[in-house]
Formats: sequence, C-alpha cells, structure tokens
Amino acid sequence: ASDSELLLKVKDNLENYGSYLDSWNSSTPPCNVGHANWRGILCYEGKVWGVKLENIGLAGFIDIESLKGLPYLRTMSFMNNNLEGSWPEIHHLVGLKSVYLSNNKFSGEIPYRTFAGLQWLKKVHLSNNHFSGSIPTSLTLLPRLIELRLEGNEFTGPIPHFHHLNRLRSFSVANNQLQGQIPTTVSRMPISAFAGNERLCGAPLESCTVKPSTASMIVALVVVCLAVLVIGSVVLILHRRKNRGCVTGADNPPSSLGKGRGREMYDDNRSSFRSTTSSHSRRGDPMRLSFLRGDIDQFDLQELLRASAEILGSGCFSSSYKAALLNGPIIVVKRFKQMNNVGKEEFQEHMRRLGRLSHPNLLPPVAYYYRKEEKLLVTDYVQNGSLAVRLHGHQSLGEPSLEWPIRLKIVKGIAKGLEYLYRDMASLIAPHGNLKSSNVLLTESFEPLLTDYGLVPVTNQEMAQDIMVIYKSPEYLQQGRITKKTDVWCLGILILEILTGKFPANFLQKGKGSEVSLASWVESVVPEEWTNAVFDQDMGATKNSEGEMGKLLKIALNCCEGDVDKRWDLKEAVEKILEVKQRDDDPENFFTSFASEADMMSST
Ligand SMILES: Nc1ncnc2c1ncn2[C@@H]1O[C@H](COP(=O)(O)OP(=O)(O)OP(=O)(O)O)[C@@H](O)[C@H]1O
Repeated sequence: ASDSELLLKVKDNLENYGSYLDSWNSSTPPCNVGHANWRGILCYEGKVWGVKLENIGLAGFIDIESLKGLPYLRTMSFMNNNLEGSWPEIHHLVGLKSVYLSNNKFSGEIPYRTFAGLQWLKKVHLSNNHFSGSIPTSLTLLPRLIELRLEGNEFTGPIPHFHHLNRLRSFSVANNQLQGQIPTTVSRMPISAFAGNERLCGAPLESCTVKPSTASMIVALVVVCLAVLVIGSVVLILHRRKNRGCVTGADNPPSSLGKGRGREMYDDNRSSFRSTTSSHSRRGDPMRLSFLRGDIDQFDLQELLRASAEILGSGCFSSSYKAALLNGPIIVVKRFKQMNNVGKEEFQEHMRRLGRLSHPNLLPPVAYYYRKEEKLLVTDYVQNGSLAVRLHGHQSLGEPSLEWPIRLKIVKGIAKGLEYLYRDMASLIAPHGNLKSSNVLLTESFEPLLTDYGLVPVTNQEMAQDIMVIYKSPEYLQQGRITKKTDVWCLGILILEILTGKFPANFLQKGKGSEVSLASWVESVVPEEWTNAVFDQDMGATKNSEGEMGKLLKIALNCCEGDVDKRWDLKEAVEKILEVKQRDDDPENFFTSFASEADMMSST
C-alpha cells in the first residue's frame, strides 16, 4: 500500500478531528519533495517521517498496523488528545526515534517487551494517562534514551534498573504508585522526578530503613506461602521425571530436537500445578523462590497455582517445563541436574550476577530456587522456540525454513549477545560455555536470545565435561584446556550449522575425533562449490547474496580454527560478523544515515 493509502486508514480509525484532517485525501500525496501536503504530517525528502496530531481532541485508536507500513516513520505524537484504550503496540515501528502520547486517557499495562529492539528510540513521553502495572523493563535497555516522562500514571512496583542513562536529560516517574528502593542509576535525578509515590525510598528521597507495616508483612507472608506451594508443585513434577534417563539435545540427532519432542511429551505429561501442589505442600518442605527481576508483579502466584505445566524437553543438563498462567505471562521452569556440588552462598551470588546482566540478545533468569538437591531457574517463555528446531525440525512442523536475511540477523544477534557476556562476565574463561542451537531462542521477530549462559562455575565439573559444548572443542579434546577463545569456537560451529543446515557432528563426539567435524567437512569443499554443496538449499541464496554468505562462512571457519593461537578472538570475530551485509549491493546503510539526519530535524 502507498503512504497515502496507509495514512487514510490511520485517519479512518481516528475520530473527532473535525476539519483538521481535510487535507488528508487521495488527491495529493502526503509529501512532496521539500514540503508536506497533509496537515500534521512531517516530511523529509518526500518521505513521511513523522505524524504529529496534537491538541485537537482526537478520539478513536492509533492504527499501528498501518503506521508499520511507513518505512521512514521516525516520530509520532498524539499528545493532548482524548485517545483511550490499551497501549498501542509500537513494537514493530523499528525506526521510531520519539513517541509522544502524554495527556490522553490510555490505560492498562504496557507489555514489558514492547520497547525491545527499538534501538533508535530517544524520547518516550507517556505522562498523564492511566497506564498501570510495572514500568516495562525493555525501556531500560534503550541505548539512546534521552527523555523518559512517565509521570501521572498508575504504575506500580519498583523502578527498574536502567542501563544507559548517561545521556538522560529529562526523566520523571512522579505521581504513580511505585514502591521500593530507587536504583542508584537514577538517584542523581531531582526529588521532583519521584514525588507523589508514597512507597518509594532511597536517594534522592529518604533512606529505606522504615519498619515494614503489619499489612505489608502479611502480604509478604502470603506471597512466600504461595511461592512455596508453586515450587512444591514444580519440584514434584520434576521429581517424577528424575530417573527417566538422560537425553541431551547435543547428543541427539536433529530429528528428535525440541518442539516436536515437546509436543509428543505434552500428551503424556501434562500436569496440573494445582493437583500436585497440595500433596507436596503437606510435606512442608521449606522452599523459597528468589526473584532476580524487578517486575515480579507480572507473576501472579495465585494464577500460577492454577496453571498447567507442559514439558518442553529434557536433556542431560536440564529439563524444561512451560507453565501458562491464566491471565499473565507464560514462563519456563528449568531444572538443572548437575549442580549439586555448589554451596548456597556461591549459587545465590552467581545467580544475582546473572540476574544483573541485561542485553537485547540475552534471556535473563527471572527467578531461581535453591535446595541442595534441586536447582530451578525461571525464565520467560520465548515464542518462536529454539533455533535448533527452526533449523532442523521445521519440515516436520510444517513451518517455512529460515531465509538468509533472518539467518544473518540471528548470527549478528548471537554475536552481540556473546560480546556483551565477554564484557560483563570477563572473569570467566568461557562466559557462555554452552553455546549451541538449542540454547538460542527466537522471539516473534526472530531476534535471537541466548540462554543457559554463565553456568560453568555452578555446574559439577565432571558432568560439565560430558555436557557443555566448550568441552567438545579441539583444545579441550587434545590438550584438556579451555581458553578465552573456546566460546569463539562454539560460535564458529554454530554459524556453520546455521549456514549449512547440518547438525554439528562435533557435538556427537564422545571421544577424540571419532567423527568428521562440520568444520573439516566445509573446509574440504572448494569455495566455488559452496553454493551448491555447502549452503543450506532452503536458505534461498541469490547471485546478490551468495558473496556475503561466503564471507560469513569464512568468518565461521576462522572461528573454528583448531590452532587456538591462529583462531580469531571474540572481538575480531564480532567485528567481522557485523560487517557482513545481506546483499552485495546493499546501499550504504541508508537506514542509519537517514535516521540520524531526521533526528537533527526533530525539534519536538
Ligand atoms: N524459555 C524458553 N522458551 C521457549 N523454549 C525453551 C525455553 N527454554 C528452553 N526451551 C526449549 O526447550 C527445550 C529443552 O531445553 P533444555 O535447555 O532443557 O534442553 P536442551 O537445551 O535441549 O539441552 P541441555 O540440557 O543440554 O541444555 C529446547 O528445545 C529449548 O530450546
């Protein structure tokens, strides 16, 4: 559809604009080069880059589906109107730099991932609406955020920990119902930014040493009891499966990986939390779930009690269960089988460390549970399942295979997530330790999320050697050592798997070099034959893209280099990966340059 058709649809869904939008009609395009024809439309070189409809008493709803079709849309303002209803899901407006919805009547919770991936977003103005629930945690990851105005809503819970606030010049969460300690990252803001939230404490407000009221103690007690019941049910379900043998994703042929397997098990193993809860709680085990993320009120524990558990898969290392809450998020509870040598303090400290990590390509744990013989990690459920299933199980699931642009996006996301782990878990020799396709999950927009990272220090050493991918590396198999470049080897093998569609035989190895590795097979084929013999035929290579595919394949081979001294380090590998383009003739990153020019013009 043309810009004009899309914007007319937007108009159709708005109400009460009177004659203000008379210029919005199909007789002229919204933009001519140099100027706008339509009122409230901002143009740049003949392209629609902004919609600004303020102070006109608008009602109706914002048709985001149509706005999605405007590739150059960078700013959107509907301030000072009468718009109501739930949060307009701006998640897909990926080029957006500013969003102004203040002084309307929007209400309800804002999905916590709604800002994920909106990497250009600088200004978010949502003040004086009726938004409720937690402040969405995805806001905390926006790298360019300079203005965040959330005052005058009904947000509850704590203020999340923001990561990129050096540039922030305008911030307010005043007049909400927030509570808890103000994170140090925002404590330099003026008192007025926090005013009107009775239960907030810590600098710049008063310190947090107030005695808890009786009411809050009762609430805390109820929450702990519910947590005990929920964990009881999960533990019981997990116990039932305890001795059913061990099948690692890594040791399995691709056909039995992931979703397909999960579905088979679903029928046999569907369990109700409620039915198992009561029997387990009678035994009165002292159990406590520790939450690592601020927005825990997303987990309504009473709802959890009514939820059903479904087995996603079970490996040597872990078994994963999906639990669907009635009106809330779907979560995954993962039980680890090989962590019983770790002391409580050490385990807790490590989990807190993992909980502090935050990056758009990581799936952080939400909560954990520690008992000597049981370790559970709770994470969000990720919609599109694992990369392993998408690569190897898509045919049996009747789903289309992944095209080259998506595969490249996945590789870049994995590289960025790994780079972050190397920076923030620098003390670990292998900051990931178990990078493989079943530990890469895909969001709805196929953004990859790394999981099961940073677990080497809390895993039993002798079992880790059988389970974790780093211990399949040439340096470990030949010299019994791992290095800072061992995760890079795992990355290389993973990229080969993504490009060839073949499951890496390396991971099947129990002993030394018993199988031809994926890397040596690729190396045995001459580059001229790569298009026909090496690249996954389902990837859709074209004359324009195969050169770039070849570049990525060479990068992977450099990462898989058996001689650790010659192997690239992570920094070099990531730099090279991020340089790969979708096509040989990619225009000089038009998107990026346009975005920064348009920003200079955005006076709003
Ligand atoms: N949060 C999640 N959302 C969606 N699917 C998940 C999630 N966590 C795990 N899975 C999927 O569930 C299945 C089982 O995962 P799990 O981590 O227990 O085993 P694995 O990765 O196959 O093997 P291993 O035990 O060696 O880690 C895998 O297909 C995995 O991709």
